[in-house]
Amino acid sequence: ATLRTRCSKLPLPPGPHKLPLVGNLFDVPSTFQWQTYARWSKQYDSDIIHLNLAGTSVIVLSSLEATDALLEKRSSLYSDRDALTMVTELMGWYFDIGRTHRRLFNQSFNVKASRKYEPQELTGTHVLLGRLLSTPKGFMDHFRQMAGEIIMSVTYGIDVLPSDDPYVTLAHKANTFPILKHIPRWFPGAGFKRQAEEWLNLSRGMLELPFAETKRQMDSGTAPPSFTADSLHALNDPDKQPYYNEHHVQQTAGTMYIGGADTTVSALGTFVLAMLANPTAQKKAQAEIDELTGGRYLPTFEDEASLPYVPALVKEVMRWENVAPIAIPRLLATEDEYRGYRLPAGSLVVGNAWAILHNENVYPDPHAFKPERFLLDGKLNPAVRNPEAAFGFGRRQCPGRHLALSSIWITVASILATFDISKAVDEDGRVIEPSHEYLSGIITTPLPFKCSFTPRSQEAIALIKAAVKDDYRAQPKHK
Ligand code: HEM
Repeated sequence: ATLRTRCSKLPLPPGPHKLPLVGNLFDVPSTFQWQTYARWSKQYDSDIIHLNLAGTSVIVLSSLEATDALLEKRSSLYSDRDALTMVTELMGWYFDIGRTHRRLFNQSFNVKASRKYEPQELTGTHVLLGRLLSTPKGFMDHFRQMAGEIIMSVTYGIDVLPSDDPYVTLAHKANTFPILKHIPRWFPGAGFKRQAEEWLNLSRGMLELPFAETKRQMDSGTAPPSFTADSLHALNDPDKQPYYNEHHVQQTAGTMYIGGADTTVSALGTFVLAMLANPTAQKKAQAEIDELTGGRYLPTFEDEASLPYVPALVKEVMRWENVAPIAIPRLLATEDEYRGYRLPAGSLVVGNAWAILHNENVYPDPHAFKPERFLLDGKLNPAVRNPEAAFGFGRRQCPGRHLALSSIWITVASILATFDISKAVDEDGRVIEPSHEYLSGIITTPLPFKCSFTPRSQEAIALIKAAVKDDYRAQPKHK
């Protein structure tokens, strides 16, 4: 009580002038809010600002110092996502993952454990190269199909069909939550609720059907290794004392498609846009790969350490148009105090990852795509801050980030080894400039654009064809 009395007298963080009742509701645009937040942060010379959206208190943090202090160091106060009640109540399991799920996820997908899934990522990438060869125009669809295939294989050991797979279709439908596509104005209406019930049915299917299939395969002794099969096996191991149960496995598995599919697709779309925006970066990466492989084989995970430019390029992709500009907002359950400001109970707390990743003091010329910013004398420069904020903050930071980064790395290296990406040309030979427009939302994605994927040589074509054949024959996931 004393703390509360003391805190209550403190001022709120600075922010734009508030109107009666509606507060700043009309100041906040309905798209790309993070850019407006970043502007206010500069205007009020403060990395913590306060807004009032018709009675909902919103606190925006736009420096790592502030996100570390609150979302990391005081994470028990700031890890709640109940603010997204629509999600937790109506969709039940979606992102509503608790401590046990996170522990299970982290244990299965930390830096070391996620390496186990490299064969699936490699196969997925080679199949992607084959598709880019035959139907290059559908590159975004191919990215989506690949992301779905890798996740279903890693999570459930399920091989999906090359097209119109029922699981991928189901997941894709279930995945079009408006919460991911459009940031709601925090006041969802009745129509939204009806929609949510429909999604609930789809997401239930996504939660139950593939899980049942893995269990069926386990019963018949045909289940390949996967997150679900391995975690369930461990439950039956008398030497282990698991801290989780079958239900935790099912729910954790259920979050993976939602967490991993659209995010990976968005990052790969940004990679393609970056290659169009900075052809020199593309050439440099290709020269580095060619020097190592001599064009005789496709990149493998063992090559990562010998190719510093490609990881620098991937870091820059994650930073340049970061997939989740405000991560996922949290709810502050009890009143808190920071740097002499009062942070009211019930506030939505937003970590402005976009502002952090476009801070010109850390990343000069922040809107340009420059992999070199992460390099010094041809090596990764440890003094330049990693774009970790792309994966969120604190205890709720993305647990799939290692899997995501390695999968994006191998995809980028393999595409650059075999294809030239260039701007598309229309029938009259005129270059089509990509619009570089994004869909605004919790997850931002490039809007459809045209470009050309041209195989770099006959040898590259031969390598792709051989790899696709080998991978289908060897099926490393069934080892
Ligand atoms: C480019 C790829 C990816 C990006 C940019 C990304 C980004 C994020 C972000 C920003 C969050 C919210 C963190 C926060 O609130 O502070 C998140 C959460 C999450 N991500 Fe990812 N992610 C990616 C890939 C993946 C993959 C491949 C998986 C799973 C296989 C995954 C699973 C999850 C899960 C389960 C959560 C919720 C964690 C929790 O609520 O505690 N993500 N991700």
